Amino acid sequence: MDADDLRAARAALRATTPLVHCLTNTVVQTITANALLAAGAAPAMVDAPEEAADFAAVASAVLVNVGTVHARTAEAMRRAARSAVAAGTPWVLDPVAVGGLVYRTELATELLEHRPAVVRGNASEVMALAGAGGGGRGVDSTAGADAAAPAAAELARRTGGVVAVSGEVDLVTDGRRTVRVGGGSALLTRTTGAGCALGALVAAYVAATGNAFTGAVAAHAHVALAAEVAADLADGPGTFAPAWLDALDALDGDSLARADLREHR
Ligand SMILES: Nc1ncnc2c1ncn2[C@@H]1O[C@H](COP(=O)(O)OP(=O)(O)O)[C@@H](O)[C@H]1O
Ligand SMILES: Cc1ncsc1CCOP(=O)(O)O
Repeated sequence: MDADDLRAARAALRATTPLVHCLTNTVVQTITANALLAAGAAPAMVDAPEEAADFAAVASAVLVNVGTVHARTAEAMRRAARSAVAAGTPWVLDPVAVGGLVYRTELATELLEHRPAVVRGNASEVMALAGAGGGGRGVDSTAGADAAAPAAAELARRTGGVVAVSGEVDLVTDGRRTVRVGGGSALLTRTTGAGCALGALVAAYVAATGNAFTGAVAAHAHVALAAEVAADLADGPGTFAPAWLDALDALDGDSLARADLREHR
């Protein structure tokens, strides 16, 4: 994974405008749709059980985020994941607050059977989903990404996919190799939906590149670099969010190629 892969990923996203089917939480619908549009993808929020399977079959990628899940959306998520797998559509699982709440923990564990291309969460969520403890505080992590490195690698080997852990330094692993993505801004953690929008961008990049590992790394790099630009312009969280959307839009392949990546095999 190098600068040329990042350049190619940015070009692929712009060239293909992947349609991302989002089943996500009620807090982050707008920032998720706006982040996808800013980056050059196309969002569609379709979470009725009656429609989820049909749409997952025609989308470029599917995002399942359990942040405000309830019985009806849980059924839509099951149908979307099943349909995505049948259609060969990559899908991403964001296990928001898994570990702290039994219902969503059981649902996310069940959804793993459909082998998501990428699981994307914070350290507490990934550790909990892997069965290695965790114990986040609500939707936030109580640990850095490196604390989840063994759990993430084990989970990736179990699903046959990629696991991405966010934090001050992000970590992306397929169970054999690991890339760490540095940079970014702590203002991302004071903007609701930054992590959830990151999950949607992972879905977009996986569809655009056709590669779960490359796509996950590119999405994390894009979010981090855009956050650095936005943090330089912002006065605080309120002005950071729109500046971050502007920077997601403006960031080109050469800028993405300057991401702080460290690879370990
Ligand atoms: N201390 C930090 N410094 C810089 N970036 C951070 C920091 N903590 C998290 N991030 C970034 O914020 C985004 C959301 O991560 P995080 O807050 O861990 O996700 P979640 O919202 O799922 O808990 C990621 O892009 C991550 O790299
Ligand atoms: C606040 C909140 N509550 C349930 S979902 C959600 C959004 C969490 O979004 P993020 O973790 O991306 O900030």
